[in-house]
Amino acid sequence: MPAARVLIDGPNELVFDYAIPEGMDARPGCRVKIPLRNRASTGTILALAKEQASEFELREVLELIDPDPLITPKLMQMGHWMADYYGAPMELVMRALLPEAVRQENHSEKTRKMVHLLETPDEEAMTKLSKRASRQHLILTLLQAAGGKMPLSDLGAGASASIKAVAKHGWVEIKDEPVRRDPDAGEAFLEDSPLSLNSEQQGAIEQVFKEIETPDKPMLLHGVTGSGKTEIYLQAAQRCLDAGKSVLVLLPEIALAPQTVQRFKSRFASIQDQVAVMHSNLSQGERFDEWHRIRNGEAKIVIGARSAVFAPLTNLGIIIVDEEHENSYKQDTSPRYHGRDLAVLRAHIENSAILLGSATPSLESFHNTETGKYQLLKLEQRADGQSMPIIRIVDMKIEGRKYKGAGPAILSDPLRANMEKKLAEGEQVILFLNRRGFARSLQCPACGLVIECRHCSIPLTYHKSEERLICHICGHQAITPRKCPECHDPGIRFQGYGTEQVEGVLQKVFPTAKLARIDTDTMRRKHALRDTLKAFRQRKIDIIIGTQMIAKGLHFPNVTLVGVLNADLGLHVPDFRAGERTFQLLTQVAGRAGRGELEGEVIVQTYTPHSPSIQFARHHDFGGYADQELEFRRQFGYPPYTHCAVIGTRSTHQRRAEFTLQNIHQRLKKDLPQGMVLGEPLPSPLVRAHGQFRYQLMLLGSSARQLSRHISNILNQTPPPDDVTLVFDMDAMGF
Ligand SMILES: Nc1ncnc2c1ncn2[C@@H]1O[C@H](COP(=O)(O)OP(=O)(O)OP(=O)(O)O)[C@@H](O)[C@H]1O
Ligand SMILES: [Zn+2]
Repeated sequence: MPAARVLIDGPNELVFDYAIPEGMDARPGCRVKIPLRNRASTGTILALAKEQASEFELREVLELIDPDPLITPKLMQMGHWMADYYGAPMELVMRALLPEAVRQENHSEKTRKMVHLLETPDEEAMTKLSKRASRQHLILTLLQAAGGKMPLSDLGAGASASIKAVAKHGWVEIKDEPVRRDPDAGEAFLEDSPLSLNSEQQGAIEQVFKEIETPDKPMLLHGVTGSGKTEIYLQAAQRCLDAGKSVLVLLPEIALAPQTVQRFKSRFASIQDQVAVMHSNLSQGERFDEWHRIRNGEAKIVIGARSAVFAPLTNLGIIIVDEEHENSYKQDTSPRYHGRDLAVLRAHIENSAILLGSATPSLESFHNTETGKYQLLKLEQRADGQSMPIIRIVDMKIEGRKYKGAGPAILSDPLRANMEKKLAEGEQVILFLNRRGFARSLQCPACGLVIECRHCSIPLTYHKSEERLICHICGHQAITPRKCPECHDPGIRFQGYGTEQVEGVLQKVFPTAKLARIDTDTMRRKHALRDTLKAFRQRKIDIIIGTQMIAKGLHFPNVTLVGVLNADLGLHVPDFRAGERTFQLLTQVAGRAGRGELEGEVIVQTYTPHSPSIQFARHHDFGGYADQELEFRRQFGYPPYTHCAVIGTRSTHQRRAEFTLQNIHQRLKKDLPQGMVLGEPLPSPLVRAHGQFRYQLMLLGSSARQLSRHISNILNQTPPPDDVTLVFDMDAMGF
C-alpha cells in the first residue's frame, strides 16, 4: 500500500507516516484527517512513497480534506528545492509554504446574517401594518429602500421580534452570507491613469512586454532614484492583467512602503477586488481570507513582503521585486531563504517574466548582468527631467573641533545654515540618522566602564523620554545610574547620539519649525507612519528626523534638503558587505531630495570623507563603485564570485558553543571538497545576544549545491548537544 508522510497540525512539527487507503487520491500538499493517539487530527501531506518503508503496520489516513492540493505542484517543487538548498527540514519549509492561518484551518469563513425581502405586502396591508405594527412596517420599507437586502445588524437591536414576525408572514428571509475581512476597509483610493512614458522608460517597458509574452531571462531594472521605476511596474502589471495573467509584487518591508502600495491600489482601484495585500499586520482571519482569495483565483495582483513569494497564484505573468538589493528579503529563521532568489526560481518554474528593480542593485544581481545571465534595463534620468541632487560632504573631524567638549557635534555649520535657508523658503527637510534613542551609551570617564546589557554584548542605549537604559537587541531595560557602578565616580556620561537627542537639539535651534521623529519608538501605533507621512505631504511638518524607516521609496516633491548626520555608522562593522550597504543607504537617502520642481541638495556628515562608498555615492556613480568593489570581491574570493555560508552555534554555556563549533570545523576540514574555503571558528561580532553566546565560521564555495550539501552532510552527522543550537545560513547576508 502506498504511504504518505504527514506533517501534523500543531505547534510541535510532528511528522508521521500513514497508509493511503485504496482509491484515495491523496497528493502532496493535500490536507488530511489522520488518527493520532486515539483521536482524529489533521495534517498536510509532505511526500508520498510507493511502498511503505516501515516494517510496522501503518495506520490509515482517515479522510482527504481537500481533493485538490492546497499547495500547487509548482510551489511544492520550489519547496523541495528550498529544503535541499537551504538545508532545512521539509516540515519547516512547509510552514513557509502554507501560512499558519491556512494550515490550521480554524479561521473558517466569516459570515453575517442578511435579511432578504421576498415579497412586499400590498398597499392596503402596508397601511394597516403602519398603524398596528409600525416596527414591522419600518423594516419592510427600509428593505425596499435598500434594494431588497440588508445586514440584520443594521435593522437594530430591538427589532428581533418584529423581524421574526415579518419572516413568519413569508415576507422576508434571513440567510448567512460570507463576508471578506478587508484589511483596508474604510480606505478610499482614487483611481489614476497611466502616465505617458519618457523615451528611457519606453525602451525598458518594451523589453518587459517582450518578456511577459515569452519569458527568457531575468531583467534587472537599474533606475536612478526618481527615475519612474514604479510606473514601469504598474504598466507591466496592467499588461499581464489584460492578457489574463496574474502578477506578484514583492516589496522589502510593506509597512515601510505605504506610498508604493498606495500607487498600486490607486492604479487598480477599479478592480480593487482583484488586489490582495499581504503584510505582517494582518490578523489570522484576514490572512486566511486573502490566501483563499488568491488560491481560488479571485485576486490577480498580490503585493507583499518576502513571504508573498509563496502566494498561491496560478498563471503568473510577471514577478516584480522592488528594491531587490534589500537585506530584509532574507528570512532570518529556518528556512533561511532569500525572497529575491526564490522569486527568480519561481519565475523559472512558472515560466513567467521576472523584473528586479533598484537604484542601487545588489552586486549579485549586477554581476549576473555582466555575465549575461540577466539582462540589464537602465533608466539614467529622473522621470520628469529633474536633476539629481547635489551632494556635499562635510568632514566632521574639522567641524567637530569647533565644539570642543561642548557635547557631540550634531549639526555642522553648513548643514544648519542650509536648513535655515530652506525653511525660510517654505521648503522641507529630511534628516537621517540610523540610531534611535537619546545617547548610544553611558561611559565612566574615570575607569572607562561602558554600561552593557546583562544578556548581550552591546552597550545599553539611553532613552530620555522613558528615563531609562534599553538594550536594542533584547529589549532589556535598566535604571540610569547616577554614578559609575564600578568606581562610583559621579562623572559618568553619555556617548554618541540618537534620533531622540537630535529632536531635542532641533527644537532649540529651530524653535518655530514643526518637527516629526520617525523611528520604531515613535511609530508604534498602527497607522502612525502613514499618518505622519500624510501630514508631511500636506506640509504640516517642516523637518523629519528619522532612521532607516525613511531611507527609501518615499516621494515628497517639496523636500529640497536631505542631511545625513553620521554616514559612518554602518561602515566600521566586520562584514565584507559594509561598504556596499553604506553606498546603497547614502544613495537611497540622497534620492529623497529634489524630486519636484525645485533642485535638491544633500549634506553628508562623516569622519571618513575619503571612503570609496561615500565618494562614489557623492558622484552618483554606481558603475564606478561596482567596478572597484567587484574587483575587491574577486581578489578575495567573496560573493558574487562565490557563495558564502555561515554556520553558527548558540548556547548559554560559552564553552559548549565554542567547542561544538570547533568539532564541526574539524569534520568539515577533514573531507573538504576542492574549491571550498573554510574559515576559522570565531566568536560572532555580537558574541552574546539574548543571554546566548554565539560562535560562527564562514565557508566560501564556487558551487552552491556542493557547498550546501557538504555542510548538510556534516551537520547531520554531528548532532549538537541539547543545550547548543545550530544555525546554518546559506548565502548569508549578515554576520
Ligand atoms: N513618464 C513620466 N512622466 C512624468 N512623471 C513621471 C513619469 N514616470 C514617473 N513619473 C513620476 O516621477 C516620480 C518618481 O517616480 P518613482 O517614484 O516611480 O521613481 P522610482 O524610480 O521608483 O524612485 P525610487 O527608487 O527613489 O523609489 C513620481 O512622482 C512619478 O509619478
Ligand atoms: Zn540585551
